Amino acid sequence: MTARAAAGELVPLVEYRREVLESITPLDPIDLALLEAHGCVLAADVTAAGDVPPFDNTAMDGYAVRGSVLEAGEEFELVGTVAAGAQAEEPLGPGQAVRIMTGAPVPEGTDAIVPVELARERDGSVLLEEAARPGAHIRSAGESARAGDTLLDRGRSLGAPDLGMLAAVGNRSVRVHPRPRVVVVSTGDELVEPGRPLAPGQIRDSNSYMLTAMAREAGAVAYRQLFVRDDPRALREAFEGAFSHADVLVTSGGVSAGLHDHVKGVLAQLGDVRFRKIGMKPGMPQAFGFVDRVPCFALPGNPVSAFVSFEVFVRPTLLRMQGRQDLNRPRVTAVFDGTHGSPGEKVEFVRVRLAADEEAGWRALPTGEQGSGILQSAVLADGLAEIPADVTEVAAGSRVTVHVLDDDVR
Ligand SMILES: Nc1nc2c(c(=O)[nH]1)N[C@H]1C(S)=C(S)[C@@H](COP(=O)(O)OP(=O)(O)OC[C@H]3O[C@@H](n4cnc5c(N)ncnc54)[C@H](O)[C@@H]3O)O[C@H]1N2
Ligand code: MOO
Repeated sequence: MTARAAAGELVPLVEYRREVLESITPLDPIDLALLEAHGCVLAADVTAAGDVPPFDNTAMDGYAVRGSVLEAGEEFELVGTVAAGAQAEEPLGPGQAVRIMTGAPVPEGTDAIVPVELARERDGSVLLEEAARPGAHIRSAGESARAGDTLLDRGRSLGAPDLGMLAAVGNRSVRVHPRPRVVVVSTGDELVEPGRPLAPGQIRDSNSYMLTAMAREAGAVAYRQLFVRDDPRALREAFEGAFSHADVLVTSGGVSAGLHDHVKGVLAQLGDVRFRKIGMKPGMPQAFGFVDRVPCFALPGNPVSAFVSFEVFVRPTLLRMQGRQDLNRPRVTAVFDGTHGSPGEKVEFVRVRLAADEEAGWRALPTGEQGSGILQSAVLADGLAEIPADVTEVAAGSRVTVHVLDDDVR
């Protein structure tokens, strides 16, 4: 066996990603209170139980008038006042009017609402200062939605107006796919908490902050667990603890070939988790699988490797668990503004900054050195240029596909 074969051939990125995503299903739907459901995906169509608005009402503060002639100078007998929230008044008789406030029920028999600015009160009556159009400013029952109408389709992500509509038709809760609970655990003997002094050989645990934030950006409820030492027993305890409240486990570190890289071994003992080398850079060593029904991602420890791995595998997983169909970032084609040597055999993700360009559409500027420990180049990036596995030289001016990370870049 060659050393290469012993090390394991690289699994093509698309194959691995497909395998991961095909194993993921949306979380079972639950009923959530309206504000809890904000941003969640609807698991069932929503129909209106009643009309919205439920009764004819006025769109203006003014007068409800009844009369066959609605010309300027016409005079009506003023017989009362209807406020919003009041019961509908007695029906109006011919030649009668009531004061009426926006949103108040329109009395039966009303021919038009005359805004207060276009009428004048005098000695118990109201005079029109301008002609009124029959039906003016009356909002009819059901004009926004009729009982039985489908208001919101299954699969839709609930935005603010959707929640308003749900409330308007009387729903206190709504059936949605919940947000996955993600537990993020960094591993490594070298890690310390930010704010603590560094002893020789130590670094700060930055991955868990980044990954927890990324999970939240992907719509998950994410918890950062304190990092764990490279010790099989400590790792096992930490992971078992996480499974009590996780729909997904994400770890970083401990998946390569070092003597202390125990994460993959411990996860493989707990469940069906496999370690693979993927044809991608950064992010070659990966472990993925299930412990019970919980998907587990053991990402490589290098900060940019963890960042890119999350983008490519974990983010779409979290979206699918939330019932989303579109799992991909928006993509643009851009002109590469620099030169870059790529390893071949692996799809490479180059951190770039996108700039709008009248001629080229988009230009993609690499954000600096692309080492997998150089997180600052991810800080400066708003896109990842995907360099195919068979490309070894990206020449200035060549066209590249960029995954857009920043919602503001469109
Ligand atoms: N002989 C080999 N060595 C390595 C290989 C290989 O195939 N053969 N793969 C390399 C690649 S590629 C990567 S990526 C890394 C992955 O390493 P691990 O997942 O085992 O991670 P560690 O060794 O624990 O750490 C790598 C690197 O990242 C730093 N790190 C770890 N955790 C954190 C954290 N929470 N916050 C910030 N930085 C972190 C750690 O200090 C190391 O510098 O393996 C290569 N080696
Ligand atoms: O794959 Mo490692 O992620 O290149 O640094």
